[in-house]
Amino acid sequence: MESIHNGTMSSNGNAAVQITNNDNNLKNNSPFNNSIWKANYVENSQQQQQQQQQQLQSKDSLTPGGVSPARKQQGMGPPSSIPQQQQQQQQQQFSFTNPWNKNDTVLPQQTYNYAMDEDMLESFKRRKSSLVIPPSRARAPNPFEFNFQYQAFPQQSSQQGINNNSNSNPYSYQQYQQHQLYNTHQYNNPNLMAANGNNNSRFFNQQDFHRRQSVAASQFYPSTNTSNISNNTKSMMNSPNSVSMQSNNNNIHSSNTYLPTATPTNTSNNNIMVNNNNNNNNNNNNNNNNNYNPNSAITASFRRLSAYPTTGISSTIPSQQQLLRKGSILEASPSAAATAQPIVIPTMKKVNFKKDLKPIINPTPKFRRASLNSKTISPLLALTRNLITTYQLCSPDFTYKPSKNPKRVLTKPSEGKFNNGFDNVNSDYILYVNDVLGVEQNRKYLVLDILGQGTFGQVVKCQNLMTKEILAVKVIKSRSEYLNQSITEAKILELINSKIDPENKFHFLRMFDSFIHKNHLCLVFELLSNNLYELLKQNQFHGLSLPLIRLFAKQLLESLCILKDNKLIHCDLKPENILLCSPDKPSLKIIDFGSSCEETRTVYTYIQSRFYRAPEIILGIPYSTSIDMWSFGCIIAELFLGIPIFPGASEYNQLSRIIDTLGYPPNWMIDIGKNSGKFLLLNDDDPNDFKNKFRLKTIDEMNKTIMNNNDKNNVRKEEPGKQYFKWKKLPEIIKNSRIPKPIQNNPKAIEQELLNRDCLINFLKGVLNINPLERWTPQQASLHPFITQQLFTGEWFPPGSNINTVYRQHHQNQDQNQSENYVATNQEQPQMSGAPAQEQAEPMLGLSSSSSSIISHNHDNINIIDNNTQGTHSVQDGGTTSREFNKLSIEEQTLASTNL
Ligand SMILES: Nc1ncnc2c1ncn2[C@@H]1O[C@H](COP(=O)(O)OP(=O)(O)OP(=O)(O)O)[C@@H](O)[C@H]1O
Repeated sequence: MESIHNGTMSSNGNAAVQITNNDNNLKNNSPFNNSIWKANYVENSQQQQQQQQQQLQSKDSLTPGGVSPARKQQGMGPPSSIPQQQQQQQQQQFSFTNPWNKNDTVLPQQTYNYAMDEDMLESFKRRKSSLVIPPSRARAPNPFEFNFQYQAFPQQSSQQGINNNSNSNPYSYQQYQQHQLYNTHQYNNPNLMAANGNNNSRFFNQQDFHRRQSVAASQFYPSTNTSNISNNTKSMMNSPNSVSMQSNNNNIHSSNTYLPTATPTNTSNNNIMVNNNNNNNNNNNNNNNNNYNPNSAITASFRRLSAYPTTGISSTIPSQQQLLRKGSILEASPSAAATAQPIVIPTMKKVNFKKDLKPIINPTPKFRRASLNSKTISPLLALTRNLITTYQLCSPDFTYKPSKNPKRVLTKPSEGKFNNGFDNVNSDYILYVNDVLGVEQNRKYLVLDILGQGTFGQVVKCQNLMTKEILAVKVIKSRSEYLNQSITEAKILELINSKIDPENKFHFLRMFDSFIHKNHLCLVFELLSNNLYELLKQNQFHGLSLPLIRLFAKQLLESLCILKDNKLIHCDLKPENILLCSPDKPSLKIIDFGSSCEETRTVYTYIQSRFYRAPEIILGIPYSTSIDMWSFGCIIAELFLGIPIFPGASEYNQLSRIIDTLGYPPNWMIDIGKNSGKFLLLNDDDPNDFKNKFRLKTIDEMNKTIMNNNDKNNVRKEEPGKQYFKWKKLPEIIKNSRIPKPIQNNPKAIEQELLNRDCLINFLKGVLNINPLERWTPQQASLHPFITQQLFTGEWFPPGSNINTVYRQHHQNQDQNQSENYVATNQEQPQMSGAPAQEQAEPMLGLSSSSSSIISHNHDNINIIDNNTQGTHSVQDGGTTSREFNKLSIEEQTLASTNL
């Protein structure tokens, strides 16, 4: 049976706290849905506890013996059967009050049926919360303010019998006593007295008498020795002579040339020290001593009033020995003498400057909080980092166990639909914080948080319960198509980790483990940091600096070289799949091999995320590792621009953006592309113009084709794409991109930046070559001056490339040769087992150059073929169009360029 996390409150699920009661059964009734921060916490909670219990019981009755979804969602197990009467009893024992603000005390009056006046109720509430505020945590009163609320207190208390601990309110006493202290301080400070218009005659009225009571603070705190102090306290409250320095002493005021070294931080100081002046030290001492109550002095532990800071003043506070004076009545009393020790008369401090007479103003923050060692800490710390301590101070019953934290759901949607309610409608496993994945002893992973979500499943941050290592676990959807593809991902990663890059040098994600949990394949990876998309987002979609881009590009090219050498295609390179190893270092790793394949087994035709999709994939021609180089080029351009260079809203829009920026694909590609007819038409204007043999369909033509071939109600129409850049051609887009702020006023730096941009343009032209046969390989790109930082002279051709071919792209003969080459190298590839049947049956080649007539003469035919040959591989079009860079407008680009 799952443990029941009642009485547990959480603000975020990660760091929750638990208030427990000694009675275990009570745990079943505590309201963890209530926020601890709500002032009416207890009030609501007691009602809600009952309601919730009833609700859950009724829901649970629908799922006999099991845990209802409502309970599971709240991290609860099956309901326990506590008799209602017992529950109510327990609920009354359990309460929580806001300890810091008297006004926020939240127990409702109607909860208590006792006949109580306000003070009694107040003290009762505080006892209920087990909260006795020690002096060091009391609120600091304003020494210049007298609150009349306290005037009546001593009489009232004495009538009620303040020695009755159960009815006393320590907090009120404390406040009252503090006011006394301040008054005492005030009377002994002639400056303050003058300021307040006090005169001696007023000292003796009844109210002032009470206010002038100068007793050890501890006597009002029953928390230490309540039985002993009660009588003393009572007598002192009522006796006009008790410990009253002011009552018999005008000389005090002559002490204005001396100030006691003790500050008013200590009530005991006030009792004794203020009367010590040079002129009549002894007399005053005697007077005071006559009024001194030995019992109280001995039994009371002289606590400091915490209204004052505890640091830096300890030397000024007299010890208990100091307070037991020589020649006092203590000496005459044998019992007192037994414990009494000689008193050292406190030293006095000479007043040399006017500033020495300045009152010491309480520097303690108004809403301070206490830590366990009675040091004051800020409210922020008390309610965040020290929250557990704060609760412990509030209630001794409070305990905290992270394992009992409520389970915060991480998966959306979180409603169970499949797999016995474990999976949601998308076949994603419904993950909770503190779930444990895996069952084997050293392969159990505690779920901590969600890291990301993708087509194949969710990635969560986990801790290996045995090794305590923090890792990332990818929980694959339970559907077979995702499972099969993810097995391939695991196999490829295993191959890379163990054979291709055993020394972990080439920036590939490391996989540590894999297991099945509730029908879900779980892949355990090393934990990485932000992905590059998140990095750009953090940078407000402003491009990164060229040196940083270079660092990233170098590492990516190293990885791509290894992949090419091993004939592996990643097939889904994008900023989201490139992760920083740690947030503060520019080292990165490539993740997500879920779409990867061997170059000799290119089964799927619908691959790559749209923005990073190579033209050969859009056109539907066989592909190779060069599609990764295309994605790489898109990523580098995006890192520079801050937003994707080809943010296509549809495949057609993607192709049209590519054509706008880089020109038309060579004829041979269109000729053999299975999808060419979808997006392109023969250019009828001049059949002999081989250079412009094809043209992109217009939006209207696209929509007509779409309407002819699809359900008219269920079709997404093409619309003119949003223009993100003012310029269309690659060199212009790069050149006119925003100049980074730090160098905007530095002409030399701008000049250098523009030279670097020329180099980048040349680099991007090479890797974003539409023609996959001429596109640079990663090995070639690694030698470019943009990477090597060698001098860039304006032109660069990779070693071994045929310069002539670069300039003869659209020549018919060239097309013919390249088409034949391409067909030959990619023909009759073996099909991967488990691939979709239609894909296996379909030859990888589409239209040969001779079949291009089909495009011009029979569009419908082509479209039928296209419809049939759509791969069933994961659809990667979703999601990315709504990315946040959409917020950026073309105006920014315009602005940036005018800055140049
Ligand atoms: N090892 C890791 N460490 C930290 N975060 C990770 C890790 N692996 C993945 N992520 C995060 O999870 C997100 C999704 O991961 P991944 O791309 O592997 O899932 P997917 O389902 O294959 O996604 P896609 O839709 O791209 O195919 C990543 O973008 C990344 O932010």
